[in-house]
Amino acid sequence: MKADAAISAPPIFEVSGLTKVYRTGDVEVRALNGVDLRLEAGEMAVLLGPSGSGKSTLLNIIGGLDHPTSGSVKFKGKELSGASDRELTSYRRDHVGFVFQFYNLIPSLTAWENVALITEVARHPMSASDALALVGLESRMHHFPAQLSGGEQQRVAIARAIAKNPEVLLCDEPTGALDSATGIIVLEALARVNAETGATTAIITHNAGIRKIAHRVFTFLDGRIASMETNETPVKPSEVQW
Ligand SMILES: Nc1ncnc2c1ncn2[C@@H]1O[C@H](COP(=O)(O)OP(=O)(O)OP(=O)(O)O)[C@@H](O)[C@H]1O
Repeated sequence: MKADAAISAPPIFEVSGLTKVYRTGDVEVRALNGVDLRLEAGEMAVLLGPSGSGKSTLLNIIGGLDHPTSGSVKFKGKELSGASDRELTSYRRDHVGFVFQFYNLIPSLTAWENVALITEVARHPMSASDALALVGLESRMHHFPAQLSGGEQQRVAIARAIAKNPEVLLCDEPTGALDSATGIIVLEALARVNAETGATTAIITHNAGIRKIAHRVFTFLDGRIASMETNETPVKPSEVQW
């Protein structure tokens, strides 16, 4: 080995041969059927594919919300697939931020309080104010969810997800409940978070137009990744149309 050989860091996620079979009574659904995937530190990935093709199942497994049936998931070189529920809970708490289609904010708490709930239990949080500023909501911090638009509520949910400084931000249809103009503002918030915090970001979407904002796009079909494309120069969300 050469003395100056670079020691490359492991990818954030290395997934190989991943399967997930759901059994309900006699019915078996093969949601993932041999997925291989690497996600590198700091990248933004978009996951596309028809309904039922396995996108959410994969996100839930790499986010530690579910166990695979077989195969391997490594987070920064450490195997997750055999982890106990307790280990997965601390993995999620320390490393993963989630954003879902519905915001799930606590209605009786302000935007700032919704985010501060998380910063109080996180190991290395940013302040709730900094997290809200990162998504452009510094002037809305003391509003309650009912006083905020859908897009603003989703940005609070993003601030809540990133306030613990996660290495990974997993977003399942974050613009699914929003009109396109509001969706673009939410994507701008995600792109800014990705650029400024370096959190590896994966976004599931049904809007193929969104693919252009990603560094890489993975297209799912029947529980597998059917294709992967790379964008040398991802575009700004404001230039996307859907
Ligand atoms: N808890 C579950 N129990 C049984 N089957 C499930 C469960 N969760 C998902 N499935 C099935 O697994 C398959 C993959 O579902 P998944 O939600 O991962 O797809 P998806 O690509 O995210 O779809 P969508 O775009 O509609 O959200 C589907 O056939 C679905 O019905």
